[in-house]
Amino acid sequence: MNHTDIFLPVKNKVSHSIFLASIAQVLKLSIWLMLIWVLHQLMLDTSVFPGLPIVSLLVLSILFYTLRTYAHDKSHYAAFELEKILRTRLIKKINQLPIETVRNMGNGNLVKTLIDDIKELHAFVADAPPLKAEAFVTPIFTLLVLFIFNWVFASIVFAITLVTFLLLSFIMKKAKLLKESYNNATIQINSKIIEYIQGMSAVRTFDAGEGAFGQYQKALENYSQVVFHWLQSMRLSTKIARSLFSAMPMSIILVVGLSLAQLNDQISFITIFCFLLLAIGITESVHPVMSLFQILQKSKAAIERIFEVENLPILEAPSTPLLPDNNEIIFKNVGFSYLNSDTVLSNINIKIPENSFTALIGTSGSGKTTLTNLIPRFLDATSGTITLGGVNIKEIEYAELMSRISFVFQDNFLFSCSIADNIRYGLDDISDEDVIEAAKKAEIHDFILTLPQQYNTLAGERGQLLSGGQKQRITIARVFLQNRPIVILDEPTAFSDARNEALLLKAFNRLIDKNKTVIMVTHRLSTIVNADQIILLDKGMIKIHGTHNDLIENSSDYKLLWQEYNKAKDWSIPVNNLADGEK
Ligand SMILES: Nc1ncnc2c1ncn2[C@@H]1O[C@H](COP(=O)(O)OP(=O)(O)OP(=O)(O)O)[C@@H](O)[C@H]1O
Repeated sequence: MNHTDIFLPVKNKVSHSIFLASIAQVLKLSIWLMLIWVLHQLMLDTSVFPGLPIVSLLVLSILFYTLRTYAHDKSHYAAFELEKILRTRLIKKINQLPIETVRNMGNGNLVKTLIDDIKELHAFVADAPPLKAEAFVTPIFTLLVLFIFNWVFASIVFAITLVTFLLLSFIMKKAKLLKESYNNATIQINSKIIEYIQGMSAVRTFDAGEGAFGQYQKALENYSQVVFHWLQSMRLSTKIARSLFSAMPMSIILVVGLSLAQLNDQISFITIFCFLLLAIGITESVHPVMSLFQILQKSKAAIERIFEVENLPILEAPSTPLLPDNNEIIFKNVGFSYLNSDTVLSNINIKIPENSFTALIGTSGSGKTTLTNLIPRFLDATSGTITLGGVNIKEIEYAELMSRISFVFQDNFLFSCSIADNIRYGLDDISDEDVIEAAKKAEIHDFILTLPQQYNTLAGERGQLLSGGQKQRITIARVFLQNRPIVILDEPTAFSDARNEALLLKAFNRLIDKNKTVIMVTHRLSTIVNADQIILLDKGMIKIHGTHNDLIENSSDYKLLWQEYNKAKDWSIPVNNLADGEK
C-alpha cells in the first residue's frame, strides 16, 4: 500500500481545502500588489484619491479572510473524519487479530498507534493544506509576477530561491534520520511508563520501585538526549535556513536592483520596492516548507506503524461458515506452542459431550488455561483439530462461536461504567430486575448493596475498586445473563480469603448447570467429585482421564492427589461466620 492511500477517505475534502487555501494565498499576494498600486498612484499624483485600488484592496481582503477560514474549517473537518475512520478501522482490525498477536505487540506499541500516530495524521490533514498553499503558491505566484515586472531581476530572485530550496532539502534529509531515533525513543518511553504503572504493585513489592524506575529513567534519559540532539541540529539548520531566506535574498535583491537601476533607468523605485516586498513573501515561505517537512516526516512514520497493524494476519476466517449441530467439543491430536517457545500442549484427545461437566486439573504450568483458550480461539491450535458440534471451530463464523461460549477468567476485567452496566455488558435490553437476579445467583448482590451507589457505583477503570473475587463474581453474574450453552471457568489458583472462596464456589456450583457444557479448571478436587469426567494434565499431556470414582479406583496418581488435597483441606482454618454484607 502506498503511504498516500491512507488519506483516500478524505482525499476530496483535503484537495478542496488545498484549492481554497491556494486561492486565498493568491488573494493575499494580490493584496500586496494592491498596496503597491496604491503607493504607485500616490507617487504619481498625491491630489488624486486612489479609490479603485483601495476598494479592490478591501474586496480582496474580505475574500481572502473568508476563503482562508473556509479552507481551515474544511481541512479540520477532514482531519476529524479521518481520525474517526482510522480509529474505527484499527479497533475493528485489533478485534480480528489472534489474542496472542495483541499480547505480543505490547501495550506501548498499540497505545502509540491508536492514540499518538492517529493524532499525528490528524495534525497533518488539518495543517498541511494551508502550509502547502503557502509553501508552493507563494514562490510560484511571486516569481510569476516578478517575471512580468522584469525578467532579469526575476531570474536572479529565482536563482536565489532555487539554491536555498536545494540547501534546505539537504539539511532536512539529516533531520529525517534523527526523527527515526526520536520515534524509537518515544515508543520505549511509552512502554516503560505503561509497564511501570500497570505493574505498580509488583514494582513496589519486589524492588521498592527502584529497578523499574531506573529503567524508566534510562528510557527518559535516552529520549532527552535524542530530543536535545534533534533540537540542536534543527536549531542549526533553522538558523542557516532563516539567514539564507531572510537577510540574504533581500540584500542581494537590493544590491542587484540598485545596480540595474543605475545601468538601466527603466527600473524604477516602485519596481525595486515591489521586488523587495514580494521577496519578503518568498522569505516567509521557508517557514511553511519547514513545518510541512516536519509534519510530513512525523506522519510518514505514523502511517508506517498504522500499516504495520493493518497488515497483521487476522484470525483465519471460514470462506463458507458452517453451523454446529450441537455443543459437543472434540479435541483430535491437538498440539500447541506459543510463538518462539516450547510445546505447551501435545497430543490432546478429549471428547466433551454436550451438557456434561468436565474438570481440568494439574500442576501450575501444565497447560490448563492454554487448553481452555483454544476453544473460543483466543489461541489457535498449532496442530490437530477441535470440533464443535461436528464442525471444525475454524469453519464456524467467529461471532457464532463466541455466541455459544461464556468465559470466566482467573483475572477478570471490568469496564469503567456502573456495576449494573458491567453485569449487562454486551447484552441488549436487560432490565434492572434481571441484573439483580443474576447478581444474586452470582453471590454478589449483598456486596453491591453495601456500595455507596449500589448498582450505579462506577466500577472504576479496569474495575480497580473491587477485589479479584468480587470482579469474578460480577463476571459470573454476566455469564448467568448471557445464558450461553458452553461455560468455561478458570478458577483462580488462590482465593483472596475463605469467605470469598465460599461465595465463589457457591456461584460456580450454580453455573454447573445440567443443561450446559461446562469446562472447569480447578485446584479444589472437592468441587469436581460429581464431574462427568476429570482430566489430569501433566506437562501439556493428558496423564489420566475418568470420573472421580473411576480414578480413585484405577489411578494411583489421582488417589495420591485426592489424599493430599484432603489433608491440606483439613489443615485449613474453619470459617464459621460470613461477614454480614457477604452472607
Ligand atoms: N503468552 C505466553 N507465551 C509463552 N508461554 C506461555 C504464555 N502463556 C503461558 N505460557 C506457558 O505455557 C505453559 C502453560 O501455561 P498455562 O497458563 O496454560 O498453565 P496452567 O496449567 O493454566 O497454570 P496455572 O494453574 O498456574 O494457571 C507454562 O509453561 C507457561 O509458562
